[in-house]
Amino acid sequence: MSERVLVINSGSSSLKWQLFDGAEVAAKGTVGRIGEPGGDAADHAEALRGVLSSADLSGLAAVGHRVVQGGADFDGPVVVDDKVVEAIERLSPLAPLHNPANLAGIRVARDLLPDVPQVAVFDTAFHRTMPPEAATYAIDTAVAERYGVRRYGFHGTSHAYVSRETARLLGRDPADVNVITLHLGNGASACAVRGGRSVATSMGLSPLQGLVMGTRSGDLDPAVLVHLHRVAGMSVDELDTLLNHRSGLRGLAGDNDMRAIVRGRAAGDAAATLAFDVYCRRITEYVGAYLAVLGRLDAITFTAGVGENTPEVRACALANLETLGIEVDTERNAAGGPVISPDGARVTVLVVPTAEELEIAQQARAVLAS
Ligand SMILES: Nc1ncnc2c1ncn2[C@@H]1O[C@H](COP(=O)(O)OP(=O)(O)O)[C@@H](O)[C@H]1O
Ligand SMILES: CC(=O)OP(=O)(O)O
Ligand SMILES: [Mg+2]
Repeated sequence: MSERVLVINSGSSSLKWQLFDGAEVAAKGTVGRIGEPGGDAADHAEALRGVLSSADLSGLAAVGHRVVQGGADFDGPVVVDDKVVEAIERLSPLAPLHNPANLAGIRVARDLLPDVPQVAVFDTAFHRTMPPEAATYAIDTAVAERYGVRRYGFHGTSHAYVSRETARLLGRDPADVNVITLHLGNGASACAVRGGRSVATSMGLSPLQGLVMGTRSGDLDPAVLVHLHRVAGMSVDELDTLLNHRSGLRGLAGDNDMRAIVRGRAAGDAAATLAFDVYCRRITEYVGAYLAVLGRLDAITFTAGVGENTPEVRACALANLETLGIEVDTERNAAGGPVISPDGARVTVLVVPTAEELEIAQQARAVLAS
């Protein structure tokens, strides 16, 4: 079989793609601001047509698609057929920001590359190993079951890849390693991985729960919604927009990019400083919780845009945890890793670049070979 796989991460406003030859990236690109005036493409079809004309896609073994919400239906990658398309569509209400865009990419790729197998790789699949006590919300069981209300967790391909890389860098078998992975990108999530399996993660029913993100609130008291509805008269759509788009770093300091927050904090801006502190504090709380869940912790690994590039966040999130065996070495942290803890520390702290697209390519190949 050919080793060439095209990976598509189709988002609401962008289409990111990478063409793999084995583990090598032969070509890649981003079609941005889809559908916006002056954007790179009018819609996903035009975006993908552009990709097809800019890269040599002959002899493709597969197209691998990132799909964010796989619900309870999918615990691994699947070859896309009409039934799979239907299932992803059915799951859209559980990930309204992501699944419809993922599906648009799948539809267009099936149209334009009808002879190439399409494989869906789900963000949620890695977390299907979570035990019931981690996945269950303490609400009326009948309501939860009827409406699929439970924790699913996301960023699974990243947590899977990064936890495996962590074991490799430690020179140990993944089956023997306990690690907390911190995926800090636009969306952000923490995951407790025991022996290669997700046992807890901070995102929930949707990618809104858990850590503070670029534009999303992460955890808050659910009564906030009821309060704002009753007292401020906010509608469901207004609340959705508030928590998904006008919260997180942007809500606190007016900018969703961590680089701007770090600059503002260095210049003494009070809002940027508070946003930074709230962001880091939330990470600290999850690290403590997942240390307790895992019992024995070998490593903490930072990844994604913020995790890979922001030493200030790594230092702040793990400050004052020496009694737990967690320390960050200032020089190593500034140098960017991979290891940023001092020699001899009980817990190894690492920075590992994520490779969601490579992981998707490998999973696509694996499902076709099985
Ligand atoms: N060099 C950098 N320094 C600090 N933050 C960065 C840097 N590069 C990217 N980021 C942050 O990472 C975020 C994007 O992360 P990324 O993992 O690329 O997100 P996604 O894949 O979800 O779009 C940006 O919003 C920005 O805040
Ligand atoms: C699930 C999720 O939050 O994805 P992203 O970080 O790509 O927005
Ligand atoms: Mg991301």
